Amino acid sequence: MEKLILEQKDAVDWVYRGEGAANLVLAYTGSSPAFIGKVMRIQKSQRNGKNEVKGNGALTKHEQLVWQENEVLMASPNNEIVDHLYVKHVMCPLLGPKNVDAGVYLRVLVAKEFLEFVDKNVTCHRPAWRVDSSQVDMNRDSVLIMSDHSIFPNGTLKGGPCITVEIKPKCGFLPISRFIAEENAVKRTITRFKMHQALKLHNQEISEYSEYNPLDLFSGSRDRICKAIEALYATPQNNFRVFLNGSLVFGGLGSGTDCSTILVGEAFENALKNVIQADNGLRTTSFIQLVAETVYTSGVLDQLLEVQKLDAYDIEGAIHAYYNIISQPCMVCRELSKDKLSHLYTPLHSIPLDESLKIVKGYLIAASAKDCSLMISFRPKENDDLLSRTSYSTVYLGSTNQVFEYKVHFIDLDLKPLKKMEYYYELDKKIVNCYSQTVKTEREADNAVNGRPWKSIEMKDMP
Ligand SMILES: O=P(O)(O)O[C@@H]1[C@@H](OP(=O)(O)O)[C@H](OP(=O)(O)O)[C@H](O)[C@H](OP(=O)(O)O)[C@H]1OP(=O)(O)O
Ligand SMILES: Nc1ncnc2c1ncn2[C@@H]1O[C@H](COP(=O)(O)OP(=O)(O)OP(=O)(O)O)[C@@H](O)[C@H]1O
Ligand SMILES: [Zn+2]
Repeated sequence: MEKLILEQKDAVDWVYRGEGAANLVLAYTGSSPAFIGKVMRIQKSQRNGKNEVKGNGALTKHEQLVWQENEVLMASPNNEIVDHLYVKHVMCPLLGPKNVDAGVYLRVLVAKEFLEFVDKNVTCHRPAWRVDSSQVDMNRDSVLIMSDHSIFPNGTLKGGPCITVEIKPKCGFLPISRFIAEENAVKRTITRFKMHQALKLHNQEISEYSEYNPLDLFSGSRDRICKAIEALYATPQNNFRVFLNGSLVFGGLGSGTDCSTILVGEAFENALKNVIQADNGLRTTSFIQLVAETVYTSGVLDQLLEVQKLDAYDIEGAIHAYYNIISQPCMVCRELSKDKLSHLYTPLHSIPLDESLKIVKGYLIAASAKDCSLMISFRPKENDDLLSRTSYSTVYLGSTNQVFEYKVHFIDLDLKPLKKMEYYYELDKKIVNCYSQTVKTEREADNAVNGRPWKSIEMKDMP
């Protein structure tokens, strides 16, 4: 690397690309060969002072127990390096190295002024509620540099357009764990995504329901995958974005209520003009087919689904193993009636520690796999290079008779903190309760209006 110190004057070369709850991502616009085609991922701190459960340090004592087999994680001095090594040594072997980029952890001396200027420069591009809740963490002296997965490496040299779709698929299966309590049986038939929509709507985190069904996306069926992409396009929330040559052209910048959907309808059709060779009005449909066909033929979600399924006990089972690990009385068992305890959960407190560690480790790995995103980039393969060799896979779009090169990368495979287990348990309860309440209210309203038993809403997500 040519330059390992970033100072105040360098801040202008880094522009806002996007952010999630934990990180701010900047794209490089300068001329240093070391950074061309790269993005910088900077951790944020919460403005209210609490850095939630993530903290700034390395692994806690109990996390060291969970991850003891992954020795490299033990010696990590801070959670940035832990995240990087976790992707490299835990997630990458599970998902396959081809589609995972752990990034290059660069211990660049980032001057505090660099971070302050970046923070100031990007403020006007960030969703207001993200600005209110978080800022660049000024205490960082190091950053993660990654390939920019919204473009092809050296893509601009060829001059051709590159279109990238970002999908946050969320959990792609219905849990079957026997530890799911009878009153939560709805979890076995309705997706977590759908139930969570009710809570998000209630909390005004989204403005409308999404019809997206993760089971369709993960189904392995062409038609159902296409249906899922259509639904994502109709209601992108934070699950769907499109970038043209690295710039966001469709989708919000960071949440479900964010209405910064940049190009809609005709404008999106226009953006696709140099990519999809179809008449005006038909490009969006072809684009959706292209994405669906690629998800289908690449099979990339099959592996992700397997990793998500490492959550075999569900939070209702894993939470007990968590209390075994932290050697604390189980708060969940304390709340439950004696009757249920003896049947289901008491045995979980008698299993060997190794077994508890395995359960919780599986749960946390699955949590990363349920929260990651997928970036798929396409560029048309022109007639004169149709026969040329390429390191990229290709996909054929029948509706326009075009061949596209594509590449697929998972991003945001960060390690979830062990301490989040209690939060996961509480959130799970809230989601189920809110969904059940919503269904009940809708049913009553329907009965009142139509004077007949409610039955119009699809009750099952299962095919
Ligand atoms: O709990 P979920 O399913 O809502 O997922 C959270 C995401 O919410 P989503 O429902 O995708 O909008 C949430 O995304 P947003 O902030 O809503 O964009 C984060 O990805 C969060 O992870 P972390 O706290 O940054 O490690 C995610 O938390 P984890 O559950 O992955 O720890
Ligand atoms: N390597 C990359 N190349 C291109 N764009 C990226 C890359 N990494 C992240 N981004 C963009 O930045 C956004 C935020 O990144 P990321 O998802 O890693 O943040 P996060 O705070 O960890 O998210 P979450 O809230 O899901 O935990 C992504 O949604 C994506 O649009
Ligand atoms: Zn218990």
